[in-house]
Amino acid sequence: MAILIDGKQLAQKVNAQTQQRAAELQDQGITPGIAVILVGDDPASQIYTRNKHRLAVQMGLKSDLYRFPTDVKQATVLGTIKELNADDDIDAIIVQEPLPDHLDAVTITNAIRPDKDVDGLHPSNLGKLFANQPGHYPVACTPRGIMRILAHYEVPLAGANVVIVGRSILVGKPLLALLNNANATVTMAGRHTQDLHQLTEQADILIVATGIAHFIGADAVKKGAVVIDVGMDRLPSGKLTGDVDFDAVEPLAKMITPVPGGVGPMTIASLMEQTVDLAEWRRNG
Ligand SMILES: NC(=O)C1=CN([C@@H]2O[C@H](COP(=O)(O)OP(=O)(O)OC[C@H]3O[C@@H](n4cnc5c(N)ncnc54)[C@H](OP(=O)(O)O)[C@@H]3O)[C@@H](O)[C@H]2O)C=CC1
Ligand SMILES: Nc1nc(=O)c2c([nH]1)NC[C@@H]1CN(c3ccc(C(=O)N[C@@H](CCC(=O)O)C(=O)O)cc3)C=[N+]21
Repeated sequence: MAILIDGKQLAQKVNAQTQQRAAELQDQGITPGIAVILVGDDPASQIYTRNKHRLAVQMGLKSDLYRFPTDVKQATVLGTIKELNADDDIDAIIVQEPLPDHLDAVTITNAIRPDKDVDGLHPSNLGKLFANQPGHYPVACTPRGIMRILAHYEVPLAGANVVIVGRSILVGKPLLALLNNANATVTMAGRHTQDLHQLTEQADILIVATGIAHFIGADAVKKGAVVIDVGMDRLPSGKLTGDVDFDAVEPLAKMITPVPGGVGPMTIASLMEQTVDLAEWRRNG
């Protein structure tokens, strides 16, 4: 029987601290503000957008949604970012991924002011992270939430063999840097990886972010591994599930995150926390 990582409960703890900090800012006349740009109708983005708006409002943050159809023009998105960059009431800007193919994600990401880049995707923020620089800069919220989970559950990182399956700029790559900065030995796998199972079987900590429902079964996991499931997938029945076959893997694992209730709530908690961070940093340096 694995220890079930309760992301929901940990998120509530983080959210209570964030709410307290937001209230203190409000006493100074500052309401931290977040703006979300959502293009099209990616299902995982819709869950995320809905949940974070609900929580932001609950915490007394300003939360604005800019929703565009799939065929929106690049110039329209860039124009919105320009306005939000200049808007003093907005501390955090998110452009939901994935973007449709006709939009240039790199140009769009690079247009966000680095000090409002709450997803930590701007090259200046990513560069600082990879260089392990000290100081204040935003880091992608899902990786930040996962690091918080590992710290809370006292999972040793120095010298641990970590395998990350998935190498997106939003999840895999920043996680690689964070774990490497924490002295773990990190391997990142993708579609071109040869003999994936032979790699994942070695992992003390296995982190999966592929977007493929139940991609990881019991045969891919070492006994006693810590398993972190980032996936937000749908079964044909419509039920929300992860990239890990939970029922098969749970008996083997030392600890495991469920979907829902694992990484997802911690992503949102990290987003709220980092929005308040950005509001403080932008005013106080
Ligand atoms: N819980 C949360 O808070 C969050 C959940 N998500 C969810 O996590 C999942 C992944 O999202 P995201 O990181 O944006 O993913 P992307 O879709 O951007 O990337 C998927 C990654 O998986 C890899 N991959 C795909 N197929 C295979 C395969 N057969 N073998 C090995 N690797 C493979 C790809 O490899 P390659 O690079 O070689 O093509 C790619 O790096 C989605 O379900 C998303 O909804 C995302 C963000 C936050
Ligand atoms: N720029 C950008 N940044 C992201 O961080 C980002 C993104 N784009 N695009 C989409 C993915 C997906 N994602 C989720 C985060 C939390 C839940 C979440 O709250 N999950 C709950 C689901 C609960 C429910 O069913 O409502 C849970 O796992 O318990 C879901 C999905 C962030 N992403």
